Amino acid sequence: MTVSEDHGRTGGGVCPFTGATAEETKQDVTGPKGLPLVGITMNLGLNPLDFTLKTQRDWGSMVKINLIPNDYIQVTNPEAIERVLVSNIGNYRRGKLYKTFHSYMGMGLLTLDDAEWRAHRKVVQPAFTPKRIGASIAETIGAAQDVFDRWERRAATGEEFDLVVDTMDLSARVLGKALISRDLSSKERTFTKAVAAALEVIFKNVSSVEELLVPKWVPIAYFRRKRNAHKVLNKIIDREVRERTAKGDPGDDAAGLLMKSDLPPNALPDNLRTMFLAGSETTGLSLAWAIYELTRAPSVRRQVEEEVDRVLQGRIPTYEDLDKLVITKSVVDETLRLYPSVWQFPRDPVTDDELAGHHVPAGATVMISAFGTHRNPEVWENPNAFDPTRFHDPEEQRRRPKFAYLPFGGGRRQCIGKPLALAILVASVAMACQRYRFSLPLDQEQVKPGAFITIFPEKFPNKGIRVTVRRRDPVVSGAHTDTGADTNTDTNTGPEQAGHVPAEQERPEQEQVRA
Ligand code: HEM
Repeated sequence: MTVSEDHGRTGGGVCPFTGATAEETKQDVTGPKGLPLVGITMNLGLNPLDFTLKTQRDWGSMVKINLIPNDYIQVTNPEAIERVLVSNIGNYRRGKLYKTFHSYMGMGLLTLDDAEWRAHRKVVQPAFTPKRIGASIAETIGAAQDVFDRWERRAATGEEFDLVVDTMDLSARVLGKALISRDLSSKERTFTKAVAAALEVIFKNVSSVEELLVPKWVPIAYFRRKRNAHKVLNKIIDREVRERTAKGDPGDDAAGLLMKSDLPPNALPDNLRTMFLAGSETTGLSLAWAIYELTRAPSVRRQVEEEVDRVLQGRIPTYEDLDKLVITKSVVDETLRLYPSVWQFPRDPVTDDELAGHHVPAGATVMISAFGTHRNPEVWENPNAFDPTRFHDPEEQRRRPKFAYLPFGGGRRQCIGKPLALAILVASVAMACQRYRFSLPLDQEQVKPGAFITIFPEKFPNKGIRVTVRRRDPVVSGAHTDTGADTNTDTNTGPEQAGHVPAEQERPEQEQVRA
């Protein structure tokens, strides 16, 4: 079934074929039947992303998913998404599934509704204006220097490493700088591990053997990770409050704005935990996917290198530079299309509604799938191919349905961190391409995405995206200063030299099919 077929009934009035009114033609949402008791839980357990695409292909853009313990309606129809997020937003609540976020995020921006949400957003919003992000972007991105230094050393040894571990570290560092003016990373990666454990717990709260069947006092590793994640995040926040109170200056970053506000006392810890959890893994994974795609698309990578060299002339990007890095930005946009970190998010309707010609009952869970929508073949030509040119022509973008692309959600509940995340991603991809070239080992040409709350490499954390890195020197003012082993011709197959790995043999460009 196609999108046009399954929402051809939304027009209202009388059906020309049957004479039935729009009300009468409204149909219930249907979907695959699963086993008794377990529904389709088993299928979904295989790979939720494959499952999304399969059900979209077989059942259309509105699909009933019989999942234990919560059924939901998978929505990948841009018109229906517009109705949920904008034109009928008053009828939709964060709902049952967002309740599972309460244990870690408390009552903050992501979990609240209505007037309470509005009050929190008003306080925090000034920390995310383009002006504010712009003023501190050099300092923010400067926090990533340790990771770039690490790549420098890795380029010298030619060792293989997990890109995801490094990009997560990078995002923890820059996010700490942006939100509380601190470097949150450490040698043991305590913060990134705590974020990953907290997200695991949030996910497992929905349905997991550990949460449902194992008493809390049983000493299993999962419960230890859960307790530890709480401790680490709370310790960071307590220290902030203590030190700022002692100084008598809360500051004007997100933490400072919350401290100065007259919101209830839990608003500060709840919102800081929310922002760390919502911002850190999402941004780190997106950066890893962007670099991964560039290793597989050498001609795009060359365009990015050329743009970065021309615009930056060897410098660290300023906020003004980011607007000029249009190709780099299109790489980020296209990465977020293929791998929208927050790949689906739920809403519960308060009263019955009609979405794309389908009846949606009060109390159901509507699951907006950004992943499915971004790969909906009715909207996107060749949807599984990495092709940043989709984002080159503003006219083409305007022609697309507004909610065909929503990596940051939409409407008034759009991600508050969007400008920050985009600035970090464009700047980081630019800096990575300015100085380094990454290669995938031959035995790992394709990395399959998997999903939990976010989209990560299927075998992560055991196996993320293994890469090697080589140093490249930017071409400044037309003077090409690349080191010997790192020419731009992509044909260097010479022997390994001290300090460099051989230049990669580029594969012919071909359509890359993913997921
Ligand atoms: C690539 C990175 C990111 C992606 C893909 C992403 C995605 C999203 C999406 C899809 C939503 C909407 C969820 C919904 O409507 O149910 C959202 C909300 C949110 N995000 Fe992000 N996000 C990213 C980075 C960040 C960062 C860096 C922060 C840090 C401040 C952040 C903080 C939040 C918060 C607080 C909300 C709730 C906003 C509200 O309802 O007022 N996100 N994000």
